Formats: sequence, structure tokens, C-alpha cells
Amino acid sequence: MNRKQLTKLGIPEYCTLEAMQGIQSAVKAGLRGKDAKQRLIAVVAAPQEYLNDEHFAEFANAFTEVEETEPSTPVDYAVWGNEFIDEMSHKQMREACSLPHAVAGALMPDAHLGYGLPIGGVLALEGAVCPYAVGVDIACRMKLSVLDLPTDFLADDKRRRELTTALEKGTVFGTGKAWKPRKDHDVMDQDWTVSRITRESKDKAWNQLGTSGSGNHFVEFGLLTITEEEAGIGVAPGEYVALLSHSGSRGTGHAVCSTYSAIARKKLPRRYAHVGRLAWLELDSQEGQEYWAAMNLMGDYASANHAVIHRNVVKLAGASVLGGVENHHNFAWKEVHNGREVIVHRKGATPAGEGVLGVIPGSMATPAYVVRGKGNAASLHSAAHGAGRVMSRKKANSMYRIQSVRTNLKAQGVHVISAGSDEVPMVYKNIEDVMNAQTDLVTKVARFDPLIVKMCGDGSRPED
Ligand SMILES: Nc1nc2c(ncn2[C@@H]2O[C@H](COP(=O)(O)O)[C@@H](O)[C@H]2O)c(=O)[nH]1
Ligand SMILES: [Mn+2]
Ligand SMILES: [Mn+2]
Repeated sequence: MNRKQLTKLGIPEYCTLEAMQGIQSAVKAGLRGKDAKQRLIAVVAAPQEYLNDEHFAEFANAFTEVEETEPSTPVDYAVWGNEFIDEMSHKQMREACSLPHAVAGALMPDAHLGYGLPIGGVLALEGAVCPYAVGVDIACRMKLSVLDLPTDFLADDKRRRELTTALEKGTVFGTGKAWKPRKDHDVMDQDWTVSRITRESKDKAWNQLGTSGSGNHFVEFGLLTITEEEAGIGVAPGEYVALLSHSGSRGTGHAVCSTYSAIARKKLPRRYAHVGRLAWLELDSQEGQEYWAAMNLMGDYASANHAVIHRNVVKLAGASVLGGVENHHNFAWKEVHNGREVIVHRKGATPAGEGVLGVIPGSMATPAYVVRGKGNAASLHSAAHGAGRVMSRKKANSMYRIQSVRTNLKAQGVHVISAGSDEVPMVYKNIEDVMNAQTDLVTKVARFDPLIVKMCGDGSRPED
């Protein structure tokens, strides 16, 4: 709501715009009377004289009237690669952009249907966080390590078998699967009492530390070709053996998302009951603070998860790490855009602030790219996080058989140790189309071609 609309409502000039916006968001969030006033004073630090009880009630009534007669106008969202994006993803994005705290949105070229927010969706909320706009697999992420092995290890039969064994012995896949004995990492020394769910799940999380889960999570060896002089990956231009992994915060992240989303749904003001999975938590509420702390812990846990996977596999391969890149692609960050501090949710989107490095994978048979962000403002400093699916897992399972795809891939030099039929390369958009649709968001600095691939092959239901 702008000054003109507020003046129309008879809101006097002496009330600051910030105070009015604060009243608006407090009223929209269903707060009334003292609660709303206290919150408002805290949020906008509005001078008391602008907010005596009488003024507040007057303004609150005016806003309530508007709310009840006019549906809130969705904020705009920018789109990349629209020709590859289905109408359902747009519908989800429009709904997300109609949330009362929504400030801006963006849809990346790999976008496809998700729960609540589409995968490939970016959403900026002011003063609120939405668990399903972060995603079920909190801090699902990519990690690439550049290794000191000669590149002919990838072509030589004996050496390739050794790398295959390193992947077989150094990784654990499958829903609910854990290491025995469990692995060590400093993340387990952090404060896990930040929420009831992380406190109660600490043991399970520890057992699952260093495991990959299911779905399209993978660990693979491949050939990294660095083309840029100053790529920022820690090594000079050239060809390298590299290890790439995709996983997240396992069962605990899942539990954090579902627990806090259920709380958010219960707290929804009645007139927003229809938003369902897009339910949000006020950032300054007790539950909002708990979710925020738990989400950040899950971010550290997911980073540790990848670190342990790489530590195991690199050791078994008899290698050392020369450099690398990593990034979350399901997370929310406090950032400043257009002079406002907002919570930017990237669900299946890569942070792409100016100079920020990230990894965008394609499929088991197509390249992943290391990219450098250009800091595009309309994308809220974001880019695609992959190629993006073009069909459901159910349809993929009915159309393809991993065994025959595997035989064909072997002839092309790609060795698939294990994977599900729903993860064959044909279920993804063409990564080159996706990259070409976002040249204003990122620059390619290196290319990774997968050559030895391990995914979950037991048909487990994916965790995200
Ligand atoms: N290098 C590989 N990339 C793959 C593989 N399977 C899928 N993918 C890509 O990962 C993204 C991430 O998807 P998410 O939404 O689950 O985070 C996906 O869009 C594909 O482009 C693979 O086996 N190897
Ligand atoms: Mn992911
Ligand atoms: Mn994931």
C-alpha cells in the first residue's frame, strides 16, 4: 500500500510511511489491539506519539476494511526461460506472491511444480519466513572438490574401478539410512537445543551424518574443465578429476520443515487458510525464531554432511583436495534488496550475487557448470539450481528402465553404479537451454562432466 492509497483511507500525513506499513502488516497477520501495537513499535521503532491507542484502532479498522473488500494484490515476479515453465509453476508463484508479507519474486528457467512454492522459485518476504518456500530438504546443496589425481584415472579401467570402489565404500544411500559406527564432525558440538525437534533428533542426525539419502541425490566423479584464468576455484585453468555431491539435511531437515509448517498452518489468520503449504511464521514470533535457528543449524549440518562424504571418498580414492565450490540451493537468507531487509527464500535456486560462485548440475549424462553470479537485481541475485524435471517420477518409472539406459550410457563413457529409473537423463530439461536462458544471471567458469555416478538404486521414496 502506498501513500496515495493510505491518504484515500483518511490516514493522516503525520503517521510515517514505515508506521503505516507496520500497521498494515500487523493487521494482515491477524494481530489486534495491544499485541499489534507492541509488535509494531518493536518492528518499525515507531514513535509512541504516532501510535496512541486511538490512532492505532482507527488505522487498523481502515486496513481491515480494505482487507475484507479487496483481495491483496500479488507482487510481481520476474521470469527466466518462460518457454520451459509450465502453467502450474506460474500458478504456485502467483499464490506465493499474494502472501501478505511478499515483497518480490522470481522464477528460474529450471522451474517446475513443487510443494507450496515451485522448485526454481525465489520469494522475498518482509518480516516472515515460510518453511515450504525453503523446501522440505532444508539446505539441499552442491559440493564440488577438485582432486590431485591424474585425469587418465577416469579412462583407465583399473583406476576407474578403484574410484568406483571409493564411491561404493565411502557413501551410504537410501531413505533413513545411517553410518555404523557414526562419523565425526564439529557440527555435532553446536547447540542442538535451538528447537524441540533438533534436540530430539540429534542422535538420528548424527547417525545419518555423511549419508546421501535418496531421490536425485548423487555422488559422482567426473572431469572438470576450468576455462577461466581467475575462476576462484583454487586451481589454475586446466583439466582435473573432481568429486561432485548433491544432498541435504536428511531426515532431520525434513522433520524441521514439517513440524514448523504445521505450526504455521495452525497460526494462519482465518482469511489466509487457503494458502496451505505456503503458511508463514512471523520472524519475531517464538516459533519464527525457533524455525530460523533450526533452519540455520540444518544449513550447517547439510554442509557437514557433504564434508564427511567428501572426506570419506577422497581418502578411499587416495587423493587430496586442491580446491572447490559449494552452495545451498534450498534455503532462506536475510538480505537487503531495494533498500529493504527481506528474507529471500531460494527453493531450488542458486545464490548468484555479484561474484558469488555456485554449481548448477544437468543430469548423470550432461554437464554441470560452475558459475559466477552477476548480481541481477530482478532475480533477487539468484539463478537456476539444475536443469529441472520435465516429468513426474511416476511417469518416468513407467517410461524408462535404468538397466537399458545404463548400457547406453556406458557406451558413452558414463558408468552408473546405481540409480532409479526415475532419474535417467531424459526426465530433465536440457541444461544447455537452461544455461542459455540465464546469461544475464551467471557466467560459466568451469564445466564438470560426470563419468562415475552413484545414486540411490533401491527405489526409496525421495526425501524431497
Ligand atoms: N550431475 C548430475 N546432476 C543431476 C543428476 N540427477 C539430477 N541432476 C540435476 O540435479 C538438479 C537438482 O535437483 P533438486 O531439485 O532435487 O535439487 C536437477 O534439476 C538435475 O538438473 C545426476 O545424476 N547427476
Ligand atoms: Mn537439491
Ligand atoms: Mn535434496
